[in-house]
Amino acid sequence: MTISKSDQQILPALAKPYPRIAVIGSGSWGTALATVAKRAGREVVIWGRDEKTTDAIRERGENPKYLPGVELPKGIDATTDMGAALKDADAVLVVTPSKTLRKICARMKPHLKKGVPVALCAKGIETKTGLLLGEVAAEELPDHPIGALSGPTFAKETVLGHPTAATVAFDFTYADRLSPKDSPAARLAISMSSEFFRPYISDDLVGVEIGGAVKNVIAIACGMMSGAGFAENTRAALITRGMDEMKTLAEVLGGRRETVTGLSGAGDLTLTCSSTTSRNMSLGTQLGKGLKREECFDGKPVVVEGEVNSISVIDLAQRIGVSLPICESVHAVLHEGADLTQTFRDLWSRPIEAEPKALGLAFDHPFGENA
Ligand SMILES: NC(=O)C1=CN([C@@H]2O[C@H](COP(=O)(O)OP(=O)(O)OC[C@H]3O[C@@H](n4cnc5c(N)ncnc54)[C@H](O)[C@@H]3O)[C@@H](O)[C@H]2O)C=CC1
Ligand SMILES: O=C(CO)COP(=O)(O)O
Repeated sequence: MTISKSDQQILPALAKPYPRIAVIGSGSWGTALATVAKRAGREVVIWGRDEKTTDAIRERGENPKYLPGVELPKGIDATTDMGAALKDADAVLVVTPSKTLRKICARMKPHLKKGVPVALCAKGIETKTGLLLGEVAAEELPDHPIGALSGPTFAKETVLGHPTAATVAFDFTYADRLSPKDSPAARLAISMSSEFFRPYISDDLVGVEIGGAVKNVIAIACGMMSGAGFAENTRAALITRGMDEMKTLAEVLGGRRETVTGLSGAGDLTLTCSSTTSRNMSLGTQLGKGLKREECFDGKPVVVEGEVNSISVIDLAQRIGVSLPICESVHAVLHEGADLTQTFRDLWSRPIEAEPKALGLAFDHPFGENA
């Protein structure tokens, strides 16, 4: 169906892109998102704490530390000066690891123009407080719309221009509902859109954030079982039941089922549980093969968000009284010294349940602890 000329005049005008995007964090994902924004036609500046890296990005269009051998678009500015990075920013992407968020927000605050939207691109939940990253940022930056950008997005593939999709979520204010095209979610989505990167707009920040945190833990579980010699049936079962755990947590916290089955949930779960390009899947695989934690990644420091996410996800689940058996199993192996093989054997012989839970059926497993 072609839209007639006259109809085109009544189509809502496109959301207005943010002219200048600041990216906080010059690691693999920060560099990838800066590339996405540059390719979409934005002015882009990256802040990083490592001068060698910011110099390389600005002067040579490369990030040899985090994305070696990958060419970046020319014209991405980069600095170690937070004030310079944020001075004229119209929108900010925060892409340092989840555990750094509170301090990074506090460091950003003095330099941010009031009302500038901040999208969190790390995946996790704050340990000790159990706050979602959006809640942490809202505490530290009360004068700014807070959102998230999350989905099935390996950094290197994104920079190489493989078509990639992700969700951009901000809570919608009443004004946003009256004029969605002026909402931060719509404006940031259009700001990042190109033939290579396809954002989807969401108003379900909770659902998006829970998806990003839980998928990391399930990916470690998938890696553990794959590393221990189990095959695709097992991985498919973990992905499916892991999505149920993601849905359980998201819905209790006010997130939506459609978000869990979208890019930031099922999409990212599928990607991260299917490839050792995922650091979470890779860690699980190495542990499943019998390596000690300190032997993994040849002892190099690597960001594996699922390790800390498994603590915060389980802590949160216990506070609100929900059971997440796969996440609990990962926590037991990573943080309680439990034997990997026995833990997953116990997982498999828990009481027989119904799918859907609503059937309310459960009875002892013939090989379970009560057998
Ligand atoms: N790498 C990927 O494919 C993707 C990563 N993410 C998420 O992005 C977040 C960042 O991870 P990556 O960029 O992958 O890690 P990375 O290890 O590639 O980069 C981390 C960056 O954060 C900086 N950093 C670490 N601690 C800091 C601190 N205390 N203060 C200031 N800067 C600090 C490092 O210097 C580095 O520039 C994680 O939450 C991850 O889950 C999300 C989607 C894709
Ligand atoms: O979140 C990611 C892809 O969407 C990156 O996964 P890892 O953190 O497991 O490497």
